[in-house]
Amino acid sequence: MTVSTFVQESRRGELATLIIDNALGRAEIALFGAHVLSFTPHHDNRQRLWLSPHADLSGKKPIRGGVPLCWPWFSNDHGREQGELPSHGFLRSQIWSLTDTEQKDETTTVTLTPDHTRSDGFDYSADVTLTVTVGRELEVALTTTNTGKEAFTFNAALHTYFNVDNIAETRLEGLTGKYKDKVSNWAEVETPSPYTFSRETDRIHLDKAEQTTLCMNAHQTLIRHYGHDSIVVWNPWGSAASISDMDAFGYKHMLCVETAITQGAVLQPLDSRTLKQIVA
Ligand SMILES: O=P(O)(O)OC[C@H]1O[C@H](O)[C@H](O)[C@@H](O)[C@@H]1O
Repeated sequence: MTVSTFVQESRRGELATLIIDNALGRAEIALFGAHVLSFTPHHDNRQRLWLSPHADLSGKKPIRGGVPLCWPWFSNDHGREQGELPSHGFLRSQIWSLTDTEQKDETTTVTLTPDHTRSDGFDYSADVTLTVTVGRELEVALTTTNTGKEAFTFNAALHTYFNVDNIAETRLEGLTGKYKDKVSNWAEVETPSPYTFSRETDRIHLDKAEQTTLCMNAHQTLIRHYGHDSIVVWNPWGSAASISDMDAFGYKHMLCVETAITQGAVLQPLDSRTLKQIVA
């Protein structure tokens, strides 16, 4: 069904999706998780996002690939026992509603809102909206507003899976300083230069870089970050084999570069915070 000239309702697996296709680019968003599944600007027709060929598209578990939304905690930092609450929070596993579409110059923006923002592990009043703007670039912005009477603390991430031609020949530019290394018991380690990949990588960079670049042999993908306190870099490498919705070789073609709040953002009543990532 047509929502507007540039926005169509569609389906992928068992999921309802929106396809946005305008003069500058094309993207598909699943309403399950307000999850951006793909983005291809028309000027080079190159898919920027990686979606696992084994992603579960039944709406029963979070989608592996694209842009998962983590909120109101990151990973398992919810303060309870690991596994007691869903990894990365509860926005990525609920059905969102399309509340607005806007056409401006040649770009299209859709606004989505989740069904609920209060759940086990987060007992506060908050409004959350996601806007996705499709043009020559993809802009994804997650805004949290405290609508209650007390302050709360939250974490969040735009957990984007980028397509890379070959991870072993990919370089990440733009990060400096130390990172916290999850695969070395959270040791603080100096960011390598050049930043290349040859093993499992799971790092929280506290560098608030505003721009990072994925450099591949034939292309570059530019990633701009806003409203974050850290950037997470993840590639499971050999452990991809034990992830049910990836295969043993899936790690070769993806890298997560995540615009994140991992240090706990405090939001006072009526205040808002927007976490935004722009992909070019
Ligand atoms: O499997 P998921 O819950 O989607 O998490 C996938 C990955 O997300 C982040 O990048 C974390 O830093 C990783 O430790 C985690 O494995």
